[in-house]
Amino acid sequence: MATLLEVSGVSVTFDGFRAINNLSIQMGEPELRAVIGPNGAGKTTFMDIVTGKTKPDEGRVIWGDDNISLLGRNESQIARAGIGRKFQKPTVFEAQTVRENLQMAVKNPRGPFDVLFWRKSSGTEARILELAEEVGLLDHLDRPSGELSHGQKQWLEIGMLLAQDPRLLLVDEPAAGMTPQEREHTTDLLKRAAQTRAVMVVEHDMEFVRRLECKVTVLHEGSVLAEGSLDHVTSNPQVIEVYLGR
Ligand SMILES: Nc1ncnc2c1ncn2[C@@H]1O[C@H](COP(=O)(O)OP(=O)(O)OP(=O)(O)O)[C@@H](O)[C@H]1O
Repeated sequence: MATLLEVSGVSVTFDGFRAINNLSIQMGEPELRAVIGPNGAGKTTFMDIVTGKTKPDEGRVIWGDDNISLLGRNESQIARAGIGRKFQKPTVFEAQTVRENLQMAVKNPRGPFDVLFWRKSSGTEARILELAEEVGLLDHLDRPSGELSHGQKQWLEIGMLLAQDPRLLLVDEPAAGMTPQEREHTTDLLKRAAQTRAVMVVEHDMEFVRRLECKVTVLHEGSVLAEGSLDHVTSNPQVIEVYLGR
């Protein structure tokens, strides 16, 4: 497994408060990783750093085969480099059908410049069907997205991100608000997506994390507190004290 993302020695201070403190995390490709930790541990800020929304005060963020630094790049350049982000709330176009939403995502790969060079091709419909199948919405292609359940909207948005073929997909609390069946489908979907790319999932639901069957990174006060299998990190006394025991 080659290293795709290397965050090392990164710190961020907001108004004198050190939200990220000498944080180092590596992601391989392909890899599925869960990130857990108490409220305020720095999970969102970490994703903000990787996607270019927040610039760290110090440290390095190195990406891809050519070891480029992401620090000098803006959010859209980073998205074009192959980093997709799924926020907690689904943001699909509710008045458009599932097919139309996927169509827009397929036609709009990664950034504004790619659109200029996009050509309509018979490959588009095939790709839409492939994506709909991948996220389990093949039977819902012609429904307005606003009619979908919360879980289905989340899957549609994941499908729209997959349409852009990211090398790293960051997913923020996918299980929130989902039924048990939707959660199960979501774990399958993320595990499948992570067979060919890096997928990092921030999640509080430990049962969901267990089903992901992947390496887990525990953040606390802006640093890595523990890392390894879920059984390994959940038996760590410090993890129990700051997170699980609450
Ligand atoms: N823009 C900001 N200005 C000031 N403080 C901030 C800012 N963004 C985050 N923080 C602080 O940095 C710390 C880390 O926040 P962050 O949102 O990254 O944690 P988190 O692990 O994602 O928490 P949660 O699980 O609640 O989403 C918190 O104490 C938060 O209040």
